[in-house]
Amino acid sequence: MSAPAQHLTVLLREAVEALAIKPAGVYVDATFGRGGHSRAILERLGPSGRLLALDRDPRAIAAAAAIGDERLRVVHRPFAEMAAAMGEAGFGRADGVLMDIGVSSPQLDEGERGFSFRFDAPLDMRMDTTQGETAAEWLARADEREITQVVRDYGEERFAFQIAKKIVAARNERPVATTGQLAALVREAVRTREPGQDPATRTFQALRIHINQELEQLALALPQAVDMLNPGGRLVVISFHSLEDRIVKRFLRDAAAPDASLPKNLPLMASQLPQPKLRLVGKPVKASAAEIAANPRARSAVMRVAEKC
Ligand SMILES: C[S@@+](CC[C@H](N)C(=O)[O-])C[C@H]1O[C@@H](n2cnc3c(N)ncnc32)[C@H](O)[C@@H]1O
Repeated sequence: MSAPAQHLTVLLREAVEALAIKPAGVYVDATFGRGGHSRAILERLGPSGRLLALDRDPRAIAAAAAIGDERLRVVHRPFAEMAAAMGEAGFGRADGVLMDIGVSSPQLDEGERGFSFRFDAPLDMRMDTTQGETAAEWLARADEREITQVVRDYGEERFAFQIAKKIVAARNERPVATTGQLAALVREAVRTREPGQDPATRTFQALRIHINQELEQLALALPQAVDMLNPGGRLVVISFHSLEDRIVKRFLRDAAAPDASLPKNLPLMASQLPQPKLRLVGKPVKASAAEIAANPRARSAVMRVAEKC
């Protein structure tokens, strides 16, 4: 087992400032990770403030025990269940919700989690290691068409069909059970090389998104976050690739627009029109050059902020 890895929090100051923390407010950190954002939120909260933190990874939950702060409640739950978690915590409505989505550095850097082709390890890839199917189990049962679709849609991989064919042919000989085996098959199937990128990168991203249902989780969580905010409460979302950011961008745009589904010629007074749920705050924020130099994983981060009307 590799040594526990650290997580360098991305857009720490920017995200916590965007939450516009009120000392007596109630906040939700939907992706605790190693608690970088949670610690900074707690620093700004007064004695009556509250923070609910969620993570689906049991190792993140174990790490939270080190904080020991009675204003913090930590729950092992996927963020698609954040409304239920908030109800059970009895915290009422929230003044801010932060989602710093994707994987943490420990998930990528602890080889035995099976997220990375940099280590040869069992092909697991589950954020929540207490339940669900591993990537190896899925690759053992999915058909060629399903594998092609996942690798193409979630990895935006041109050679998805060739990769799926290789996997299916290889598993007839022996199960594709390790990160090393999968990476080798993908490298054989991908005929072109992108500078500075391992050919296995896109396929690993695709499988991770599929195994953890990352896009479905996000789509389920965003409306819950908005519904549980108090008026004036902030929603802050940091995403790390274009598939996630597209979902966030469209959701915020639609929630910030008056209801476009109504026919334009309806004789409604302005006060009768359905009001937007959110107001967009500022432009999308990216990490500074200095942050990217210190933490290259910040390069792809995009933070979007909105306020409940
Ligand atoms: C980028 S890290 C968050 C890092 C954190 N902000 C920090 O500063 O330490 C993302 C975390 O979100 C968790 N996560 C991802 N998807 C999740 C989901 N659907 N529900 C709950 N947690 C999730 C991962 O397990 C991971 O720990």
